[in-house]
Amino acid sequence: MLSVRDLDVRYGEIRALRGVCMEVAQGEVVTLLGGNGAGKSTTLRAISGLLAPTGGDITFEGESIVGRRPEEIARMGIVHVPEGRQVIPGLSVLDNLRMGTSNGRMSRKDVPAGLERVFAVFPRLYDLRPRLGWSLSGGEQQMLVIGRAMMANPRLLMLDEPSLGLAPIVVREVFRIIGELHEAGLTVLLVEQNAYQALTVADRGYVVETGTVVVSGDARDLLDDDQMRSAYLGRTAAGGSSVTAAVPPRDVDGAS
Ligand SMILES: Nc1ncnc2c1ncn2[C@@H]1O[C@H](COP(=O)(O)OP(=O)(O)OP(=O)(O)O)[C@@H](O)[C@H]1O
Repeated sequence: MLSVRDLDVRYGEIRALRGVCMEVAQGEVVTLLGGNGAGKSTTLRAISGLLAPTGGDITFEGESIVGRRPEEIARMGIVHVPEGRQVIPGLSVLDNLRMGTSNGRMSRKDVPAGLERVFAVFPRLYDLRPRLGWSLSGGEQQMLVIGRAMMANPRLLMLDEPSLGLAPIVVREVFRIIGELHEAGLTVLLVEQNAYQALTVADRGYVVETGTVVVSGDARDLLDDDQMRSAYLGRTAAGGSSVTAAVPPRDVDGAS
């Protein structure tokens, strides 16, 4: 469904991505792991058209999407939930959800079916629907932004660190929901620092370091791999852990 080939992205002189290659097949949950500053969010931003690559290609369902505007890419069915739970604070939960159909892919008439789909996965949002966005807890806000993305009926859902800053019990709930979306057949590209839990729900994983994919494989194999365990899963894998590999300094032009 999605193919990323030799992707290069720069922020001025900083080479944020160099030669990233990855694939996502229909119905898969694929996780992109890596430490701070590795290039995970940059990869998602390039896929959704927010950043123009300086090299390589990105194809979605066989068509190159490089150079297309973000609105056009969203209309094709790639829905990006950025890091940071961007709930619209002054709107109710219901109105936040309705906004999910305003990306040109769906229209007002699709709202009832969208709400039904969202409330089936997030019954809690049904109870919260008159509440204002700002009054929700962090976990509820995360459910709301995923729910809003679901309103657009995505073909590919890209989630950027949905577990960030949440209490462990809520983190488990977020991963349970991702597992449910997977079972329902949704294709998900999941950026996470919570490597253990991400690999538990994913089919496959890629580890990025300083803008390059350094490890990739089936999620089960990555969970069982000794090198992966010591470098990325930490000693507390059974209790859930973060990507812990040391990230060397990033190359800047002239310094590499
Ligand atoms: N707007 C920007 N301007 C300049 N450099 C940037 C910008 N955004 C990111 N970078 C740099 O690009 C590199 C990759 O950043 P990116 O945000 O993709 O990492 P990440 O893997 O998502 O990290 P994190 O988990 O901390 O969010 C980093 O070196 C970062 O400092």
